Amino acid sequence: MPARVAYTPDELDTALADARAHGRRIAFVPTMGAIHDGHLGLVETAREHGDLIVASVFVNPTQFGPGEDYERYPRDLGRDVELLGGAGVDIVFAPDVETVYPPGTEDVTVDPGPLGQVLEGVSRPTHFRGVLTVVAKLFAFVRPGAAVFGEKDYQQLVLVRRLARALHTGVDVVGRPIVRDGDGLAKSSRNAFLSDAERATALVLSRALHTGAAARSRGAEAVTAAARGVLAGADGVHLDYLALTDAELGEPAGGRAARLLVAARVGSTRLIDNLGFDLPDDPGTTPR
Ligand SMILES: Nc1ncnc2c1ncn2[C@@H]1O[C@H](COP(=O)(O)OP(=O)(O)OP(=O)(O)O)[C@@H](O)[C@H]1O
Ligand SMILES: CC(C)(CO)[C@@H](O)C(=O)[O-]
Ligand code: BAL
Repeated sequence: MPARVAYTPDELDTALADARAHGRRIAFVPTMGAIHDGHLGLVETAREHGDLIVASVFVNPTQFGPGEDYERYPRDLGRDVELLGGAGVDIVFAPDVETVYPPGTEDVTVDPGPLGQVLEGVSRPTHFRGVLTVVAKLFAFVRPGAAVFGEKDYQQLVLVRRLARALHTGVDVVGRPIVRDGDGLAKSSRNAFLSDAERATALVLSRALHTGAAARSRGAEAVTAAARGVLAGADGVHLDYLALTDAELGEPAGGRAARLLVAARVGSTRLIDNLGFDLPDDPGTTPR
């Protein structure tokens, strides 16, 4: 069934009136469009968490820093609506910038706190302020029971969970594991910017994560050393960061869930990836 498109909050309220009146649970999938199988994975997960699925398509200007790719970010709403509808989305919400950011309110934002300044936040210092601000606004427009975010943007997922708790949104934030191509590359809208040669080079990211995870029985330091070893041998990859954390992005510890996160530039395209695994209980290991 084709998805219904709502361009304004009023159109969205009209489209949702019946569902809200009957207490149907709305599952929400926020996106920036350029829909690919990673997003469709979020829709699949959303089906398990609601009776009606709303997806948003909004390229949020405030999460892009100066010189980033806001202008060249791929946009094709017709194609997005078709793909999302085909996957089971009932309503696509596609507001314009002035609706989301009413003139004169631009300085009202959500501060992500110190966790917004590490990892991605080092090279994108204003990114998570923009993300949390727009997610708070989208939650207010849609008023979902659940919202699904990809683990590919792992730091974003952790921060959105905190946002939902801190602002008492009542939204269950659900994480969806990373959808990958057969050769391991995490699906991403930005993969479209890679040449064939760069795409082949980019496979080193997931290879490094798996090599790191395979060293986990030797402790946290061995994990990062093994992953770094793989990345160090790769031509054309400019590493931004490689970090091992616990599931909440704090210090990793033996006997607990860990996340190995990587960001790197391949050519002019910045890619991120991560992998979760348990660190065995090993009190002798120094984290990172
Ligand atoms: N491969 C993937 N697996 C799981 N979730 C994904 C994947 N790719 C994107 N997502 C999720 O889709 C949602 C929308 O992401 P977005 O529209 O920014 O797409 P994107 O492909 O991550 O774009 P980009 O890589 O250019 O940032 C986010 O919650 C993101 O984590
Ligand atoms: C959550 C989000 C839709 C906010 O613009 C964006 O950061 C994304 O697509 O991951
Ligand atoms: N998926 C996160 C969007 C961004 O990189 O701006």
